[in-house]
Amino acid sequence: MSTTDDPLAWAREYTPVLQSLGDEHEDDEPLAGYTIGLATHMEAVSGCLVEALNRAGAEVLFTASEPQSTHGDVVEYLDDQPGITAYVWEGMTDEEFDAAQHELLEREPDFLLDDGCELISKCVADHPEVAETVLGGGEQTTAGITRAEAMDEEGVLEFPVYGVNDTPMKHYFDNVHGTGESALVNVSITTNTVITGETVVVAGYGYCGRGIARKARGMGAQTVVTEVEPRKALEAHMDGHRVMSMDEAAEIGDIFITSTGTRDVIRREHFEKMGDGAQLANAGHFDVEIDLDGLAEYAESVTEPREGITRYTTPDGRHVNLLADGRLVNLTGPASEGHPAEIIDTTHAMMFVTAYDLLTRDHGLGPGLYAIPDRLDRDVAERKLDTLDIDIDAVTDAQEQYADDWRHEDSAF
Ligand SMILES: NC(=O)c1ccc[n+]([C@@H]2O[C@H](COP(=O)([O-])OP(=O)(O)OC[C@H]3O[C@@H](n4cnc5c(N)ncnc54)[C@H](O)[C@@H]3O)[C@@H](O)[C@H]2O)c1
Repeated sequence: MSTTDDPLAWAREYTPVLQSLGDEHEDDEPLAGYTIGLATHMEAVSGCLVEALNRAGAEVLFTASEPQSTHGDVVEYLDDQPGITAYVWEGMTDEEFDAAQHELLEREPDFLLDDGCELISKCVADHPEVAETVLGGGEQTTAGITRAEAMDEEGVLEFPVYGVNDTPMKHYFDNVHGTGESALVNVSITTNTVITGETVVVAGYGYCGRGIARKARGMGAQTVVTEVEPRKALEAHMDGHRVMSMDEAAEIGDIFITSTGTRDVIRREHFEKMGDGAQLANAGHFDVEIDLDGLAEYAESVTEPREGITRYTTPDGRHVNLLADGRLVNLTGPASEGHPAEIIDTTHAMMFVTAYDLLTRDHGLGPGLYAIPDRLDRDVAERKLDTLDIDIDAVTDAQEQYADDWRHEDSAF
């Protein structure tokens, strides 16, 4: 089959960890008999996760976690495979996106692999009879973990959910490097303008913001960070970024990128202070970080000077350029494909091992949000190192003894 007939061909080459899991489990099919409902950004690398779960025997029902990030060729290809059904298509509206997720849940999946807690929250809120039979779930993003935590605190989660986002193998790589690189690359491609020499304002210095700010500086930008958490603000300062309020940053920024997980981080009082040509982009999960209604109300006119850019002309004649409608810029811009394949490889490998562990091992876990056992995270890290042909040292017996010997009797002191 040529690459053009198979939209997953290139991604398969760059997802060695997922491929190793598929290879290892395709003969014994440990997930046979289970139906897995998956919500994620549907592009070629996510297609490799669908394929790996299916190779391990699962029936896979997949949908989107954001209506605008779907690649139609990938969906059509997967939907044609036995044991795989798509509940998503390219160009779906927000209403169709919601309806498709409900339709998937009506198929009564045994397990939910989620992004943004879309399926888990809808299942619990609107399909209580299905929630009673779901055996478990996994959540891959920060925003979804926040929702799952709120559900757990309210006592409404009906099944155990692993917090995939909170593992080192997810957030140290996906959030920091994946979002960092792909957000900046997509700002640059969408606008066809430089990052170097520009003042890039990053709102939020969590895992994603840290990656964006670090990489923007690497590309030659002046970097400014805004925060609400004093320790994160101090960390950004010590990492060499300028830290200030959004009020101050609005006056000096050229490119603004939000990655906070909350709403209205950039709002009217900030639009009023921005220079002509300011570029606004969001890398956080939901399209609420830039106050879009406030921007539309403030503007005198709105045009589309280039695909993926909405230009708001202010009453005093300045242009404020919004990228990708304020949705995830690395996933919904005109040329976006999300994170680089090698990065999503390990994130999706964590999703695979989540389903594998909760479905094939009896942990006796009740409903709730759980940390993923460290051995699973370590296993994915070891697989990744293997694929990179990197050897590391092993702890020696003497070192193990030394760590256990709290009296340090062998100490020279
Ligand atoms: N674009 C992507 O592909 C991608 C990938 C992973 C995560 N995400 C999303 O990015 C967002 C951030 O994820 P993260 O892992 O960095 O989370 P995080 O919790 O590590 O960081 C968020 C940071 O934002 C700060 N913050 C909160 N409100 C703020 C405000 N009003 N102004 C400035 N800073 C504020 C918090 O103090 C925190 O330090 C989430 O919505 C997450 O789901 C996107």
